Amino acid sequence: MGQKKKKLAKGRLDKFYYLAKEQGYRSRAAFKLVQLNKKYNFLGSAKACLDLCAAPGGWMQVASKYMPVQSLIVGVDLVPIRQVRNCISLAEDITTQKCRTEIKKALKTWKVDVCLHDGAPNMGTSWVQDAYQQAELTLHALKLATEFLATGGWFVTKVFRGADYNSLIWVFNKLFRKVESTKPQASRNASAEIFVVCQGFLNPKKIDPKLLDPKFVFKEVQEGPKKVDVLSEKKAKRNRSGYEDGVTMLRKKGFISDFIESSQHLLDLASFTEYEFDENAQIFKQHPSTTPEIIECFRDLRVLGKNDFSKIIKWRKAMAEYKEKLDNPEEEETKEPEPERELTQEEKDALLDTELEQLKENLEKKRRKEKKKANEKKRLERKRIELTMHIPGDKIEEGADDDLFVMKGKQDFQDDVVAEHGDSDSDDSDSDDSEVEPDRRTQEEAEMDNDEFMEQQLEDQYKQYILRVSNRAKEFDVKVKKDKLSQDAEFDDQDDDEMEQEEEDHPLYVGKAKPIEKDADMFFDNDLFGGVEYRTEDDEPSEDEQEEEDEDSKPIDISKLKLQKAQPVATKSKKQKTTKGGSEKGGKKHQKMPSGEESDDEDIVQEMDMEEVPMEEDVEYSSDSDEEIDDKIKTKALGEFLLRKKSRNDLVDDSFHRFAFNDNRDGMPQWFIDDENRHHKPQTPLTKDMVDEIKRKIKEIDSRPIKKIAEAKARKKMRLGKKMEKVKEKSSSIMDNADMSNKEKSRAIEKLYAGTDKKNQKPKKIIMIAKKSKTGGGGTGKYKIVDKRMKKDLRAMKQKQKTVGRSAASKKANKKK
Ligand SMILES: C[S@@+](CC[C@H](N)C(=O)[O-])C[C@H]1O[C@@H](n2cnc3c(N)ncnc32)[C@H](O)[C@@H]1O
Repeated sequence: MGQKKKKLAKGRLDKFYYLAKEQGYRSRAAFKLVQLNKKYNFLGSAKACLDLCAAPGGWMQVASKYMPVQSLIVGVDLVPIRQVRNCISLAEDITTQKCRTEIKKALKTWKVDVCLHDGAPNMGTSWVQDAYQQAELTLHALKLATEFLATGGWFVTKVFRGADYNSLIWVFNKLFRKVESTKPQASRNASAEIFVVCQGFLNPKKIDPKLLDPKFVFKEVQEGPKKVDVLSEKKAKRNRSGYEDGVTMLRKKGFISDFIESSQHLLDLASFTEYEFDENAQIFKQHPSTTPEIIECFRDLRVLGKNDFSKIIKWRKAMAEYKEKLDNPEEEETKEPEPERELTQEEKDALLDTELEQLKENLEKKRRKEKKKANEKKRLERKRIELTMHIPGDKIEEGADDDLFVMKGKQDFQDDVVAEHGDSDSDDSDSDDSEVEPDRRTQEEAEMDNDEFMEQQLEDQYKQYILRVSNRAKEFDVKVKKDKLSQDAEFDDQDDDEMEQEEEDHPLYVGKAKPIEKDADMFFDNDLFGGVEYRTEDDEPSEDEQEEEDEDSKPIDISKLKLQKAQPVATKSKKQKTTKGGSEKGGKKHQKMPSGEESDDEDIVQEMDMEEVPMEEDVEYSSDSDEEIDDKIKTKALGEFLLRKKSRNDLVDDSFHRFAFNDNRDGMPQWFIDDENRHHKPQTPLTKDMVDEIKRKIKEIDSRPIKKIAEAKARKKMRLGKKMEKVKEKSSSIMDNADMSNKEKSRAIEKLYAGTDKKNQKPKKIIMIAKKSKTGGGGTGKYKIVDKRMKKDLRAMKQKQKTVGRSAASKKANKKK
């Protein structure tokens, strides 16, 4: 027994339980509010919230997370609530007056925008009792809500789908503009709870107290029509829950005995709201098939689901038979089985006809079913190609996939299997069993379900497909590596040959156009390739060439050629290569230029008709690969999403969906699992514009100079500015000088400006210190050579000048004192 209980409790630990643990929510119920808020978004703009029956505080945590910062949240519960950040908690019974005063104290003069209620009274007495208590508690919560809600506010409450459900909805409709019932995913299907979201509190000046009185609402509603005008201001609204037009009565009761005897019991089920076990129906009540669930179902037909109705209908059928039995007990007993009589020929024919008809009908049905299935498969195939596995330009693949979903004849399939295994059994079958074997096969065939057959074929073909794709990826990798090594992606004939060979070896190879010599000739005729030789397989290299190739078997490539153009690197041989077929063609000249030799460069340069340029150092810049740049962009974009609260929340929310933990794919075919893995992920909300914008920004940042350089430039500019100001001042004083002639003035000003222009300044002499005493430097050269002694003397002199200046200044200061 204890074990059973444990198992039950474990069963309750679903994904929301673990999610709540992971995200630090105090209860799994928190996700109910998260999902309700996601649907209606009542927390986003609320400034104050009252959470009734809030312990342990899961909803309060959600409210504090989703409401704007510094909003007021008050939580009330019978049991004390552990402090939630930025929330006030009260330990009160929401049905009491004291609770009202405490809430008033906490809210001060505020009115709340949202009132939440997730109360659950102590359950366990009986279903009816529990449901009633829940409804009563909800009404109490509503009473508090009407007191503290601001006009237009929201009331979100949990309600049980019981007998009083409709009454509650009726009351809500009186007080709110819009009332909707919903069941969030986090709420277990097995639970009878449902959440009612009431929006737009009408806030009438006076509310009839009866409207919020459980005794009145739940009792009166069942007993008869409401006569009171519950709202002093508003006219009573028409009930929205689907009752007959014009009927103010909320309940329509029928009797079970009538229901069982009725010939239109289905219509009755639709028109009545409940059935009572009247006196005549007591025999049915005692029947073993009449479970408490059935009795409960009859209490309120409006809240029943499809399953409940089917149960009721089955129960009615059983009861009708039971009644029949009770009414005619003798008939039942005395009834003897009729002796079987011989059928006449006509009767036999008729029987055969009907059987044939039946068979035909069955066949037709089967055919239609198969056609429908085939159509469905085709549709799936098309979708599959659109969505995933289709690789653009991969014609072979498409062709190969065509038969993936085409149903092979079963015989073909069987043949394949036999051919594949090719075991000795097949030989045996030719012997004595040869006549029995086909029968056995057809029997097996018949047994093989179409679906299974398809699944098996699909699985096999999918494996082949995956193999092909991975092979192609490997080939591609190999090619890229080769290209990188030889840096000869375009002109590496050898690689091309290899690729060709590989392609030809490949099982998917379907044939290729003949070598494109003509096109290649035309291409290499371009002057750009002056010196590059294009050679086909058939061209025999000359002896010299052979020698060179032995040394450096790598064919020359255009990128190297360009590099060598920029470097004064000599070739070993100056010989021009002969062109294809021995004849010399316009630009098809080839120069082998292995690096390392430095002779005869000029000649070569001349021969190659190239311009000599100064040697440049081969600097390698490590730049990000495309993938790294993509990653950078994605990371940056996601970072931007995370900066804003709404987009951040959306991003987080999007990662929780009903497929997030959908790991139970046992028994699913591999292609399905792969497909799921590929597509059941939230799409990153990155648009092309965003990516472009980020790329632009990154480029902008990259092109900016580094900080130090920018600072140095700014300093330089500033200094120059100051200098210019000084020069301007001086030049104006020169201009004002009456003693100078115009010519002198202009010369003086010219001199002044020349000082600011660094280019025109005389370069300063660079002082070099000679190791040994060496005088006689100076002069007009760039360098002034001094010896160590002179250097020391110079420094000492400078030092002395400084101290003299300082001592003179201090003497002056002392004098002043
Ligand atoms: C399902 S829990 C609420 C869970 C809560 N919404 C959360 O997310 O953590 C129901 C709560 O209703 C409280 N409750 C039941 N009757 C109450 C009453 N009359 N006054 C105040 N709280 C009550 C219970 O103490 C219980 O903590």
